[in-house]
Amino acid sequence: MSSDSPLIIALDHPSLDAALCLADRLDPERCRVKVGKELFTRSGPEVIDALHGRGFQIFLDLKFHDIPNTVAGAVQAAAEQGVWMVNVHAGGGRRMMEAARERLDRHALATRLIAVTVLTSMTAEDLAEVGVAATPAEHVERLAVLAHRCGMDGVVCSAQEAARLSELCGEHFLKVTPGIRPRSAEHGDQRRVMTPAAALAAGSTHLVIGRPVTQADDPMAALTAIEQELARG
Ligand SMILES: O=C(O)c1cc(=O)[nH]c(=O)n1[C@@H]1O[C@H](COP(=O)(O)O)[C@@H](O)[C@H]1O
Repeated sequence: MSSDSPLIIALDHPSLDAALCLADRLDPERCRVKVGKELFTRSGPEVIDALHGRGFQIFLDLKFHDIPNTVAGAVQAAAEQGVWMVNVHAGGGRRMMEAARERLDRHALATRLIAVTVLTSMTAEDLAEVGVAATPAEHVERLAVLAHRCGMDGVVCSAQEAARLSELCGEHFLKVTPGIRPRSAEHGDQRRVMTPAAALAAGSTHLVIGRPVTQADDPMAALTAIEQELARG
């Protein structure tokens, strides 16, 4: 099954059962799902099979960041499980991203390969503390242009940077944007945030949404409200 929806729901749950409980309330024609570090570390590849069995396309968000050979092998392992999308950290550099791209191409694996630029939880102060003098917007641009040149299918960035990246890397270069917050939702640890409709208008191709849906009293109602906001533009 495949979905044309731009919505990717982050199943940041502490157990396989809890994740599947939510997945069973979602419609695979209305969203994709994201499996991240906590859920995958607890459940292993079993969660991938269980979600595929329910018809979901999966973004496996393990943010690989290691030497080129290690990342290429990890990306291949993810793709061979049939996931729709996988990510690496752009900060791993040119040779790492090129090795990952080459490995997927060599094995004719069609999984989308994207690179994380600057985490949406980070501000200019956070970057300065780790030795990056650029603003988040400047650093995202630098990493996205490098990722584009290395053959990535797109990047993870905040929606605040999406419009500029469309100019630099083209509309078809995927802009997968977490830090999505409906107007009344709490920001939590996210810093570079945008509402769903504003993010789509800015050029995000996919919206990653976790807590505003998964922690809602009625997750389906929260998802439907977001769909309605997007439909209104
Ligand atoms: O790669 C990601 O998915 C990611 C990158 C990033 O810069 N920021 C970010 O929040 N994420 C993920 O997106 C999801 C956002 O969840 P909420 O903040 O609950 O909506 C989490 O699963 C994060 O791990």
